[in-house]
Parts: sequence; C-alpha cells; structure tokens
Amino acid sequence: MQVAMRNSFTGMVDYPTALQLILASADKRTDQTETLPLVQSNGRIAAEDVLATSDRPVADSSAMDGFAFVHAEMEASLSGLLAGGQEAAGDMPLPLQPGEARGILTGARIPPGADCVMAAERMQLDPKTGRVRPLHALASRGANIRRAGEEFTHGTCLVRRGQKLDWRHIALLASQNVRHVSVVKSPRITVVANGAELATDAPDARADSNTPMLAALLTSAGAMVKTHVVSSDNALHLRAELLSAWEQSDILVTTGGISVGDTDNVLDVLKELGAEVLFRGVKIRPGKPLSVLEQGGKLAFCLPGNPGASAICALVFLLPYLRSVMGDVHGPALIAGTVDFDLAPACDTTHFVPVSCQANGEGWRISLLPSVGASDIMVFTRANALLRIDPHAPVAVGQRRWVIPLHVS
Ligand SMILES: Nc1nc2c(c(=O)[nH]1)N[C@H]1C(S)=C(S)[C@@H](COP(=O)(O)OP(=O)(O)OC[C@H]3O[C@@H](n4cnc5c(N)ncnc54)[C@H](O)[C@@H]3O)O[C@H]1N2
Ligand code: MOO
Repeated sequence: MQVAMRNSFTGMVDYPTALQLILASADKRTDQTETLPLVQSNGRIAAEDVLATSDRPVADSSAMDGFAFVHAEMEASLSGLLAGGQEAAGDMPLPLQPGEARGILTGARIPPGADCVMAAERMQLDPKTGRVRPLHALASRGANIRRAGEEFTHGTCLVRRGQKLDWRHIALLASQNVRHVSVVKSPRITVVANGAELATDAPDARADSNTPMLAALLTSAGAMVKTHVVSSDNALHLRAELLSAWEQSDILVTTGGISVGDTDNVLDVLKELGAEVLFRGVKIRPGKPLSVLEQGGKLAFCLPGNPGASAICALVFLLPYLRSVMGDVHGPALIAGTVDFDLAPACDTTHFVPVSCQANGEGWRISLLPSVGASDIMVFTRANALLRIDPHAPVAVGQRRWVIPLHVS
C-alpha cells in the first residue's frame, strides 16, 4: 500500500502554464513611482518617457581644433585668410568678418557665416602675414561641422517608460540637464527560510545559503529585500513569521518546507493564513515542488529548499514576475550558441541545466557541466547560463539553442 503523504503533487502544471499563471497575476507597479536624483536612478525602471528639451548639438559646432572659414573665400584666395581670434566651447562667437579664418576649438559653436572647419595640423600659418591656408587640399564645404540636432532634436524620446536605466541613459539624460527622474518603486520582498537544520545549535546543523543567495539575486534585479530564518519545524513559529512578512511586503518568498515531508509546513500555514493556491508543483527539474499562492493580489513563491532548485525557480519564475510587476519592458538578453552535448529530457518535464557558454571564434559554444543535481550550488559558479530543455525536444550536438545568462542586473 502506498504511504499517504500530505500535500502530494497530484495537480502539477507544466512550465508554460506556471509562467502564464504567474505573469497573469502580476499587478503592475508602474503607477507606484518615486522621484530620484539622476545618479541614484541607476538600475531602476523609468516610470515615464523622457523627451529631449533641446537639440543635440544645440548649435552647429566644430569637430576639430583648427580654423573656421567661408569655403568659397578660402578656395578663391591663394595667400589664405587672415587668422582671427579663437572660439572655445562655451563662447558665443560673433559673425565671421569677410576674409577671416577664425581659430576654433573642438565643441565650440561655429561663428555665423563660416561653413567649413579644417584641423590645425592640416593648415599652415604664415607668421609674417598672419594668414592661414590649407597645407595640402582644401576640405570640402561643411567639413568638420557637427550640425545642430544631428544626434537628436528637441522632443525626441530619450528614455521610454519601462526602460531599466544604466550608465548609458544616465549620460544621455545628464547631457540634457535632467537632474531628477521618475522611477518605479522597488517591490518589497521578504524571503523566509525554514527548517530545524538551520538552527546553529541543531544536532546536525546546516548553513542557510538560500536567503543570502536570494537576497543578492533579487536585489540585483531591483527589489528591496529582507530576510528571515525560521530555524524550527514548528508550524506556529512559521505562521507568526509568514504573517508578519506577508503584511510588510509586496511579494513573499519562502525556501524549504514545501515538499511532502512531515515537517514541510509552508503550504498548510499559508493556506491557514487565507492564501489560495495558484498552482502546486510544476513539471520541471529541478524545482518540482515550487508552489505559488495568492492573497489579496500578493503572491507567495514557495521555493524548494534544495539550493540549486531554489536558484533555478527564482531565475525562471520569480525574476520574470518581478520584472513584470516593475513594468520592465526588456527581459534578459538571451544568448544563442551551439550545443556540444546530447541530453534527452524525461518525458513531460522541462529541464533547466546550468551550462558554460564560451566564445569559440564562430560564436558561442554551450557545454554541459558536471553537477550533482538540485542541491548543487557550486555548479552555478562554474556556469554562466541556464539552458531550458522542453519535453520532447532533446538536445543534440551541433544544435543552436538560446540560453539565459545567470548574471542578473
Ligand atoms: N517523497 C518525496 N520527497 C521529496 C519530493 C517528492 O516529490 N516526494 N521532492 C523532492 C524535491 S524535488 C525537492 S527539491 C525537495 C524540496 O523539499 P523542501 O522544499 O521541502 O525542502 P526541505 O526539505 O526543507 O530541504 C531540502 C534540502 O534543502 C536544504 N535547505 C533547506 N533550506 C535551506 C537553506 N535556507 N539554505 C540551504 N539549504 C537549505 C535542506 O537542508 C535539505 O537538504 O524535496 C524532495 N523530497
Ligand atoms: O527538483 Mo528538486 O527541485 O529535485 O530537488
């Protein structure tokens, strides 16, 4: 006779269904915004479009240190044009005088009338006459002039709502004198680990690696993270911690205690607290026990205790949910490479395999790494990507596959 188990995995969903259910309940937080000084917005999601308030360059300007002049005058003059003063970036030049070649530095506004700039080293100055002319050929009309608005014009959208901001956007916005930006508020996540083995004085104590791991991963993805360890298998202790954690956060994450063992209390405790099961178990490996519950629009992600399984569930379910609630319109950039191994998934199960993805001259080569399975965290320090292998889609040497980078930013 089969041993009866609590909370068995009888109604597991497949990977696409689990992801769909999670994303469907992502309550967009893009209406919850805050305004930050520009430099503090690094890594945050823009809450609104930001438009250019001026052309860039703001006026025709020089691309070289040299001389600005009228092309037709220089072409017509054998002895060259009279060297005038010098314009630097920040000056507001007066119009060019007839017959004048005005000294000019890179970035300076072109004096009205000038239509050509030549680099100083391509010109010669006669010290006796004070005239300059090209050393060799005359540059073409319009040469070395950056045209007003050639990079972008007033009103151009510089940053779209939903863009994750980094140094590139910060530079662009700073160039427009933007001092503050409106960004989406970071979701508050509480991660609660549980298990009597996590008590330092347990007879066979184990270190908690899941809360530091998840805190790092989720912080990198833009969340504000708190962690708690319930180092006991007592359901009442867990209940008290989960109740306060859920009240104080937008997303609850638990690790451990979600399988079918006698001390796996997480599912029952959350149900007791009024949560409804979105799904119980997913046909994936590792990470099968992953269960997600919902209460009042908030989700609880119950990740398996096995550290490798916990990491993979966080990467493939929790991060997409987090990005979605933050209104992040760009997912992680996937990498395409060529696989150098064969691997057949168990039927009806989606596998997630840490892989090494190395450049080999022809592109990326995706290699399998030795791993002891769901408890393995060492493998993630050797791997740099995750390969998804769908049911009935075995991997074979030479295939092109997409992988998810492990680096989260
Ligand atoms: N009869 C069955 N047993 C198990 C099944 C099943 O279907 N039937 N599923 C297995 C799978 S798959 C997984 S994964 C694990 C997950 O179990 P739990 O989520 O309940 O995790 P625990 O039992 O609490 O711990 C498992 C393992 O992970 C270690 N752990 C737990 N928390 C942490 C932490 N914070 N940091 C580091 N390591 C942690 C714990 O010490 C255990 O070694 O269940 C299988 N069993
Ligand atoms: O899937 Mo569990 O996640 O094998 O350890």
